[in-house]
Amino acid sequence: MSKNEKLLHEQKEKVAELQKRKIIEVQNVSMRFRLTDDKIMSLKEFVTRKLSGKYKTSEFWALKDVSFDVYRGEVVGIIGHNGAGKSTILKVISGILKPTEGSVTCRGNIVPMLELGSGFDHDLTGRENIFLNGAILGYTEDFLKSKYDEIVAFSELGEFIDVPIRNYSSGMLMRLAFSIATVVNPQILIVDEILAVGDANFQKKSRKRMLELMSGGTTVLFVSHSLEQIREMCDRVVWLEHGQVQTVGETKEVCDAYES
Ligand SMILES: Nc1ncnc2c1ncn2[C@@H]1O[C@H](COP(=O)(O)OP(=O)(O)OP(=O)(O)O)[C@@H](O)[C@H]1O
Repeated sequence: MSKNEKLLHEQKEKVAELQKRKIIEVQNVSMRFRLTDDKIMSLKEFVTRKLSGKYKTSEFWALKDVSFDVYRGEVVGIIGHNGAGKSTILKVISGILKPTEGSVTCRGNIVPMLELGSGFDHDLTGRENIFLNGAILGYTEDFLKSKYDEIVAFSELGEFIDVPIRNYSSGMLMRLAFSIATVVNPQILIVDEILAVGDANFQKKSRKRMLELMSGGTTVLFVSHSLEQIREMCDRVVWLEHGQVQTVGETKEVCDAYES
């Protein structure tokens, strides 16, 4: 084999290796939202306006042609200014939003921690919600029973666990939701500003739990406004601006460019 052939062979092996490690593939994703100019008061008014051509919508592209890959075991941060499309791309990857164009391929089970507690029923107690929310996340009843004490201990809710959650503060709700969501080591964890949950003590604890998940091989994709956090925790960074990818690269390189 000549030197060139050897190099080519090595390159091909590297590409094949990377392909094998690819766990999330975001391909040319665009997301369009339709915005209405008027506040519609009733269905009758809506139908009347629609028929008379007075019902106007404008469109807004929150994401435009976004592509990037995430590899198994990586921690990837998403940064960008307000309205850049960070939360929208996480929702598209989690399957909460269907992209207008493009596709997302995920090779692993995803636990999205986006709208924490969205599966809660406020008339039920914390205990009942552990089983309800856990089932929504795909955990079996037996599994939840075996993890129940751990979830309650981590949430620090104590005897409040048997009180209907409508009496909880938002911090208490978040603590419960975070404890349920992180009770297993998911293959892919998708997190939107989670580390801002609860008081300083709980933030420290949740950061530790996240670090444990990361070191346990979980692939993590997370949005944060704190560059300090991104620098500390991420292997690579995707920088979004006005719905488009500005840069994807090594954490230091991208964060330095963003800050300058
Ligand atoms: N359901 C929706 N309908 C209409 N517009 C939306 C919707 N969701 C998001 N947008 C718009 O899409 C753009 C991107 O929103 P997104 O929440 O993804 O930004 P972000 O980068 O997470 O911002 P922030 O840092 O402020 O949280 C914003 O201009 C937002 O107003």
